Amino acid sequence: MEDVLAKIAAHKAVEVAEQKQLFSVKDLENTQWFAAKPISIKESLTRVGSSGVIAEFKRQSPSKGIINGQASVVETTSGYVAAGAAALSVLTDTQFFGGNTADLLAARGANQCPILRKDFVLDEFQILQAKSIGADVILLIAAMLTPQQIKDLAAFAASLGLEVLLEVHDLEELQRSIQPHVTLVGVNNRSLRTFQVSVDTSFQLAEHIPAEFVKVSESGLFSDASVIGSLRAAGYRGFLIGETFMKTSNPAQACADFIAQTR
Ligand SMILES: O=P(O)(O)OC[C@@H](O)[C@@H](O)c1c[nH]c2ccccc12
Repeated sequence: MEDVLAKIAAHKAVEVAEQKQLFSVKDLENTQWFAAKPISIKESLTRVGSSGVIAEFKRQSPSKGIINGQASVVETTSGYVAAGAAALSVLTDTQFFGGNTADLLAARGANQCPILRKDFVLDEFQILQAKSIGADVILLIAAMLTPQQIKDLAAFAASLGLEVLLEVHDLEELQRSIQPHVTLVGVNNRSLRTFQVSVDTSFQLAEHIPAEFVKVSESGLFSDASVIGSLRAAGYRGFLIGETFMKTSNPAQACADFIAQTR
């Protein structure tokens, strides 16, 4: 496992153990959103005319530091949806990304679209928690999980009606991690080792992702119609974008501009 990710995963394991002391499974199951029917991101991304944009609310990151300390989660996420985003992604990790579960709850209350809980999932408890705050999709990062963990966590999410985005960085991760309970495969263009971004990663892996999985290209994307057009031609239906929007003073407008320029 890469350095940053190893550090994040170690911290996350401690955090989850603490959370388990504070909240029981019953507490999570007794929430308003736990009973709600999830909204399908697969449907949203594959609908004819979908922008394919999964617009992310992200205040900070280990690679960039503070990206946006001001933006309101409700204003930004509802602005993204009004701009035509197909889905939302909300960071809920506090230590490294400055997010929290309250952000996702607020986004949920304000929007009727699929929402990805962006966090470092290593335990079923986090999946129950994702459902309890109204998330529709969870992320499983191949680089920090064994194939058995991915299989078990994906099956557990599916049993709750949640969809699973499996994130990979290279062919080896893809081939060892792909599981039938996964719905979408996300290719992260950002190397976790060097933080370097290369969209070639998405182009190289496209043909290796079986057709039944919705392909998502993640990170380092900006409004370059020729690149987005080529990704679409390579089969990508989802474009996960954070920084390009969040680094501006009006993320929703940046999202609208991206959609207009890459249509
Ligand atoms: O801000 P960007 O470069 O548009 O990237 C968004 C998203 O892909 C990135 O935030 C991300 C991809 N995988 C992750 C895993 C955990 C935290 C964050 C991420």
